[in-house]
Order: sequence, then structure tokens, then C-alpha cells
Amino acid sequence: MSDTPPVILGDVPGSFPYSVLAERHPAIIQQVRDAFPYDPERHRALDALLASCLKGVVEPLPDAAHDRDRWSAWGLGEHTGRSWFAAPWLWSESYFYRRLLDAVGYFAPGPWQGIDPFRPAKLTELDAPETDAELAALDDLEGRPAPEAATALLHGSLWGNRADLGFRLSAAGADAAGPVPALVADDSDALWPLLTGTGILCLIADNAGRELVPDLLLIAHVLHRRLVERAVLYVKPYPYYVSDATAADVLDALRRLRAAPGAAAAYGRRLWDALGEGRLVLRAPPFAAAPLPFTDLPADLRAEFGAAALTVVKGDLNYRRLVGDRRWPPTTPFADLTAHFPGPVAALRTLKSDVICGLDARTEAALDAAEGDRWRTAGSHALIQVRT
Ligand SMILES: O=P(O)(O)OC[C@H]1O[C@](O)(CO)[C@@H](O)[C@@H]1O
Repeated sequence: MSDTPPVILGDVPGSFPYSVLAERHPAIIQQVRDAFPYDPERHRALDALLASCLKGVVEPLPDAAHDRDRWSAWGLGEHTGRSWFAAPWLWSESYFYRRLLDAVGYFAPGPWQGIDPFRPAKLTELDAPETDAELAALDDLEGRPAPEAATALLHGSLWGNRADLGFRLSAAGADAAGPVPALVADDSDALWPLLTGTGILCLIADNAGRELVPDLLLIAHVLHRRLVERAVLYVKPYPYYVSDATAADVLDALRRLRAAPGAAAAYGRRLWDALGEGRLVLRAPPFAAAPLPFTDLPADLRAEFGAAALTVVKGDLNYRRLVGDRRWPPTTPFADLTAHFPGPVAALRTLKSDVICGLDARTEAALDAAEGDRWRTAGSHALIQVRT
């Protein structure tokens, strides 16, 4: 595309990406420090990461890191020795989480290996009374016509994306939708006809807890109603962006569902059975936590999404990766920016970063008039965009 805007960097003081690197990442380091009684070595490593993020430069991975080659292929050499603020924002954010896990000993043999530094916060959310209320709402769906139940579950999965623990560190209270509808694009009419009963649904998950639970309910629904033959759920291979879902988080969510009263437990049982029968497959590919756009999908994922009836891409970060982390003119067609994707694709996302496409001109003008630039990042608007 000749007028392609530049990739977003984090180097403009006052911009949203800059604030994430300069303020949110230090706040996340503090949150992690407070989450567990780490030993002095871990605290020193967290001190070093904080200093490196704020005033230092990107450093290489330790010699023994299991994924050094992978990160070399993902551009680490190019950014090593340069400021975190000078790299593409997507790249800096991803590498920050990789280094945070190093600092807390997540990958190294020892007592902290495999301990998710974000798990206490994820469990607090999963166990919150709000989750009970959301699960109780499933009882009201019983007996409703299938299309009505399907729409309710789709919207549950969509708005579940607002439940993002990293986002909450800086966007508390971002609730008012103002005079513009909360849903700024809605292609859901094009989504359901793609699920004709014989294909595979791929769902690229985003957050754990109160987003993952409705994602699982949606999957349970399409499997139970035989809208697809099989579903594949893609999660992160390691803790990432504070609340992103890992396989362990899927198991926590399933346990929560199975232990719930009312209709929720039946959804949990169906999902459990579907995993056992191979009708629901869990995947955690390294690329799920790559600092790269989906134009760089590896061959295996390209083939899987190419063979699916539909791939649902959840959340803001995955949206940035899907359409490209660039400040596109908001009326740029979604179909143009996702033409590279190997199969039909639907984005379900609440708006939490500057990236947006596929709006009609009237909606863009109304949003700007009502909220300035704030609608892009406040998390108070959402979209359902589909490319068939
Ligand atoms: O959980 P989500 O919807 O992917 O949102 C994570 C979001 O957090 C931010 O990276 C800021 O840290 C957003 O801009 C990003 O896309």
C-alpha cells in the first residue's frame, strides 16, 4: 500500500504508547514485586529491568535462554543496544514481558520456574462476585431461541475484552459510551453464516478470567449446537500482557465453570468432554507471544487458519497484530488490511489503542466530535468486524 502509515513507536512523549512504556511497565514491575515474596536475587533483577526500561537500552537474552534463536529471528539483534522507546511499540511491549519473566525466574530451573507472576490477580478476577453474576445470567439463556442465545454469547465474549488487568492499571472508570453507540462497527450478520456445521472454528484468545470464561461459553455453544465440527483455542505459551490467557488459565476457568451452580456447570462439562474427545483442541504456539504482526504468520498457523471456517481474533493486541500496528485512516476498509489473512476472520475487540480501521465516515466524525481522541484508547467502545 503506497500510503501506508509508519509502524507505531513508543518515542513520542505524551502519546499513549509512550505512557505504556514509561508509566505502565514500571507499575507492572511493582505489581509483580508485590504479588509474591520473591528473594533478593529476583528483586535485584526487577530493579535492573526497571532501570533498563526507563533509562537504559534493550539488552540481549541470557546465553542459556531456550528461545535465543527465536528472538534473534524476531529482531532482537536489530534492537539490542538501542532505547526501548526507539523500537516498534509492539516489539518493546512483547520483549518487556519476556524480560519480566526472566527477572522472576520463570524460565530458569529453580523454585520460581513456571510460577506465573500474574496468577494472583487472574484468580482474584476469576473468583470475583461479578463472575458469579455473569455465570448466573446463563440460566436466563436456557430456553431462549438459538439465535438470541448466540448473540448474547457473542456479545459476552466481545465485552469480556474490557476485563483486562493491565489496562485497568491506567483506565479505571472508563465506562461512559457517550452519544456515540458503544458498538462502532458490527458485522455480526456476516459471521454466523460462516458456521455451517462442518468446519473448524479457531479462536485466538486474549485475556484470562472474565474474558476467557465468555470465550469458552461461546465455544461450548457452537460445539453443542453443531455449528462447527471442531474448535481450536489458541492461548499464550507463557504469561504475557499481565492477563493474557495461558493453558493453566484455561484449566482454572474450566474448574470455575464446573463448580458453578446452574447452567454454567453444563457448559463446563461439555467443554471438558470436548477436550477429551478432541473436538476442542488447545494450542499454545510460540508465535502467539511474538512481537510481530500476523502478516508474519508461520507456515503451520497459516495452514490452520486457512483451513478454518472462521478464525475469531480476540482483543486489542491481537487486532493490532491483525491489521498492522499503524495509525491507519479510520475509514480504511477492514477487508483491505486483512486481505493477507489466510481465511475468513472476525475481530472482536474493545478499543484500547490508537489502531482502528473499517469505520464509516459518520461514525468517525461523531466519535471525534464527542470525545476527541479518547475513544481510541478508553476501552468504552467495541467492534465486531468480519472479512469473509
Ligand atoms: O488485552 P487486550 O485487549 O489485548 O489489550 C492489551 C492492550 O494493552 C496495551 O498494550 C497497552 O498495554 C494496549 O494498547 C493493548 O493493545
